[in-house]
Amino acid sequence: SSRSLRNNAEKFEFQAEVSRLMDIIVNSLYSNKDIFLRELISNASDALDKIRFLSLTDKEVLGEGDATKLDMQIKLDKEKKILSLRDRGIGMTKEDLIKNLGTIAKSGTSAFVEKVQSSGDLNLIGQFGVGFYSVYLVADYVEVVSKHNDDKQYVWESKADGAFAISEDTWNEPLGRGTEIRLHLRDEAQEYLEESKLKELVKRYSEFINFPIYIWASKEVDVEVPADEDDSGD
Ligand SMILES: CCNC(=O)[C@H]1O[C@@H](n2cnc3c(N)nc(I)nc32)[C@H](O)[C@@H]1O
Repeated sequence: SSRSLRNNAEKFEFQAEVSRLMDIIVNSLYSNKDIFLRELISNASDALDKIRFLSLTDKEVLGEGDATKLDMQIKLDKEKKILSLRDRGIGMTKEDLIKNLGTIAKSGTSAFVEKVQSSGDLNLIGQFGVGFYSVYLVADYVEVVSKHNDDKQYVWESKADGAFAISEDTWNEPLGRGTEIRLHLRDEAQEYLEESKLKELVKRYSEFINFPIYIWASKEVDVEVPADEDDSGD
């Protein structure tokens, strides 16, 4: 998308290793782009596991009302061409967003990057803890909105061009707790706004997931206009 990062946001450079991996992903000819959803569902499931584990010893962490429902929601916004996956997991603080989405901790990752450089096979990306970046197979601009019990709600954003930005979130609806990944889909990835495609992918990738996954589709934009009745009738 042509948009630039929010101008009053705090800007950061990706760790060099991360930038390199993102360049490989953005330019990769890897054809199985569906894997981005598997990686997002997996990360959301881990986040839900974390808050559920904490709630076993302290019910308070679950909050009340909707925040107590440990689930995932996929929203298909055909108008804005945004696919979003929201979880009510433990959520990320501002520092979590900077560290977790801007750097790679695992050492094995450079080995993975070497391998992908030659093989082009991204399928194992999740096993190196960097599955999140596969979102750039289908999106050119990604926002991660997150709310952790210990912090305010923040937005992380990036176009995979070496930089990312963090802003305090004063415009999105409050999440209560958890994370929403908002994918601004590339023109060639519009199939991921179709319910039938998403239902098929969720079925394929949720086999071992212990949380419900709901799919919401926004109203159709191009409302079918009934063809003019021919005026042969009287
Ligand atoms: C980009 C590589 N880093 C990650 O994917 C990390 O970001 C964090 N992450 C990604 N999606 C997340 C998510 N939905 N919830 C939470 I809490 N943390 C998430 C986790 O720490 C992952 O290990």
